[in-house]
Amino acid sequence: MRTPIVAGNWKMHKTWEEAVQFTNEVKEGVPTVDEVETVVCAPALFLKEMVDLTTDSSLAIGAQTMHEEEQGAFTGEISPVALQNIGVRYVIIGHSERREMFNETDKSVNKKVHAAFKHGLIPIICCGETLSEYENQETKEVVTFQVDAALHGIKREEVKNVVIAYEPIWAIGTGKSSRAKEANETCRTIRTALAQQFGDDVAKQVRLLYGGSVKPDNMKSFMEQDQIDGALVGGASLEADSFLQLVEVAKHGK
Ligand SMILES: O=C(CO)COP(=O)(O)O
Repeated sequence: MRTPIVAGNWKMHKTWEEAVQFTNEVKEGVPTVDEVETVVCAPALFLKEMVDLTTDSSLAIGAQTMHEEEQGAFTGEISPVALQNIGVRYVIIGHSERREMFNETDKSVNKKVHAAFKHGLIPIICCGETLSEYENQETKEVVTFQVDAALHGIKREEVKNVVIAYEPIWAIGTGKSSRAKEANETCRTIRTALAQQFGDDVAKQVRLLYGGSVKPDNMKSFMEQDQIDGALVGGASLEADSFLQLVEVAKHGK
């Protein structure tokens, strides 16, 4: 019922030549958008070129962050208007690295989600607990709070188009992925929180992704879970082969 999504988050990797090479290798190999939605969230510098290279492909291009204001004296920031203008479709909002290192808060995440919808961008909203919160068994409270805060004031008809990525911080880039069953239970908590705020009907439509050390060899275990609709992938999204393998698993994984 929910179309799976495989989204790559390149973070601060690749040169322009490497970005172009990857895009050319992958753009023919991805399935149609009703089978799997495929997204590559690249550094802002490469977005326009990658959008232009993929106009005839199902591969969608996303940004890794953006500012909540449309324009102004915000040196170094990226405007949602400019993203929409060049044809970017998705934007990651509130990645834990942005929260930890670049002062993003639940409040700014919420403003950015509003801005994304205002400018026709699909937000991929990240949530997830730290290692100490995990060890203290606070995961459910943390993700519920983050998701409620991120979606404050967002309309029901918009919420159904939101993508939420559950990324336990201790699993990012560590090679230690969450156990699929456990990640599924956390995603169930997120869906319950969505149902309480926006109703069952909306909650059922929202795509929930798992992120944190997803690789081609563990992707299937996540895709088999009833609450997990895809993955937000860092390291394993950098090589064309491995990205396409993840997509292939998503296509057959349910
Ligand atoms: O942060 C992530 C995706 O946003 C996950 O990164 P890794 O897949 O490299 O663990």
